Amino acid sequence: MANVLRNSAKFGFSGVLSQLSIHSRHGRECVSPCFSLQQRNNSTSPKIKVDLDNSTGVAVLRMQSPPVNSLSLDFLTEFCINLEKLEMDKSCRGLIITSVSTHTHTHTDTDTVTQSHKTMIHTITPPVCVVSQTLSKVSSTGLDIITLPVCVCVCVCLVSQTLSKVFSAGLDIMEMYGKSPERCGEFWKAVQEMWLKLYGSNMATIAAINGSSPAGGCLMSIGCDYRIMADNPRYSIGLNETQLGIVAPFWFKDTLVNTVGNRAAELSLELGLLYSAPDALKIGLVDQLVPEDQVLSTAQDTMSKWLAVPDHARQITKSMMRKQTIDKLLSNREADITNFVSFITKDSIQRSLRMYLEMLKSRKA
Ligand SMILES: CCCCCCCCC/C=C/C(=O)SCCNC(=O)CCNC(=O)[C@H](O)C(C)(C)COP(=O)(O)OP(=O)(O)OC[C@H]1O[C@@H](n2cnc3c(N)ncnc32)[C@H](O)[C@@H]1OP(=O)(O)O
Repeated sequence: MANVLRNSAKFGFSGVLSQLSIHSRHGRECVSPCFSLQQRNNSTSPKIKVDLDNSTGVAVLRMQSPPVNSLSLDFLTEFCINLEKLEMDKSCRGLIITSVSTHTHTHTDTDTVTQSHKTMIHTITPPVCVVSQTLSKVSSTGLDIITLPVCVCVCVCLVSQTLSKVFSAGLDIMEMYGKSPERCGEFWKAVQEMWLKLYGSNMATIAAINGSSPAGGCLMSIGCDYRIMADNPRYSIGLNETQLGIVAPFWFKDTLVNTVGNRAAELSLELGLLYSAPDALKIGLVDQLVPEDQVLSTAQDTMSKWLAVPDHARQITKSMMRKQTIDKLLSNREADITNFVSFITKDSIQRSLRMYLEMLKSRKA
């Protein structure tokens, strides 16, 4: 039965995997040679960094996509790929999701990949401004690839950019504004996939919420098993879609109802409420508040309690609690995409999004 949840969540993931030349045999997904080469403790991709501690079986996934970790199609694709890799890795039992914790983030890492991954590597987000001694030239994208005789490339990724104090600003509004119906459909499928994989994960999952977490950021948080939030008056969390003139779809709503109950979800969704950390704790939207510098360590301590429960018992119980909600989307997936596309491409909705974007910019000025 533990496999039921895992299998449901994997449904439809072939679209994401196929972008990485994953071959399918007898309907089962297989990992490409390039992919298995990366199956090691730490991997760095442009917008997400994953560290798996083999001694604890706990992976920390850090979102590092400036300025606000918004969930673009690229981000969601990377997120799903990372989740899939961890899910397939038997040594990984727990996952902590957080945002890089400093205002200015500078990161250096090296990674080995096969040549066929060159295109993926080229998508690493600029700007990059650090010169590595091992590379004679750093391109304008900040990335250089040296082809070694054995057809293995060395990739150096250096990121130095400001990331706001956000966990995630939710779905990338630019993905929903002025885009073709086809592109909107592709985007929405990736949003669905992110939620299916996370909500249905066999791993114990904890959101270490070290910044604001509106809308899709909140969805990601409530997709986890447990939420720890920084007790900082500047941070808020909630499904604020109605404030943008848009509507949280049924599976956002279902996840919220499963977390805080029907009445709190009703108020929360209709008013598009963003809760302060203490208010979020009060309604059960988050489980625990801690000082900001203790969010990750508390998540790690808490994870050890979750992992003290035998995996199979925890996974079957999780499946029992969540399967119905997951199946509801799985059996309405295409209709949900059609619904989203026709809703989001309406002139009136596009106008609402434009006004909201202008508001965000004017607030800054
Ligand atoms: C029937 C059913 C059918 C289906 C119906 C459809 C269902 C859709 C469901 C939608 C779900 C969502 O997640 S919708 C997304 C909702 N998200 C939000 O409302 C968050 C909006 N953002 C914020 O509140 C703030 O940016 C916050 C995250 C707190 C950080 O504040 P800061 O002051 O630190 O940073 P800012 O200066 O505001 O932002 C920095 C830059 O990032 C941009 N930015 C901020 N949030 C962004 C975002 N989500 N997408 C893109 N860009 C964003 C800003 O415009 C700025 O751009 P520059 O000025 O160029 O630098």
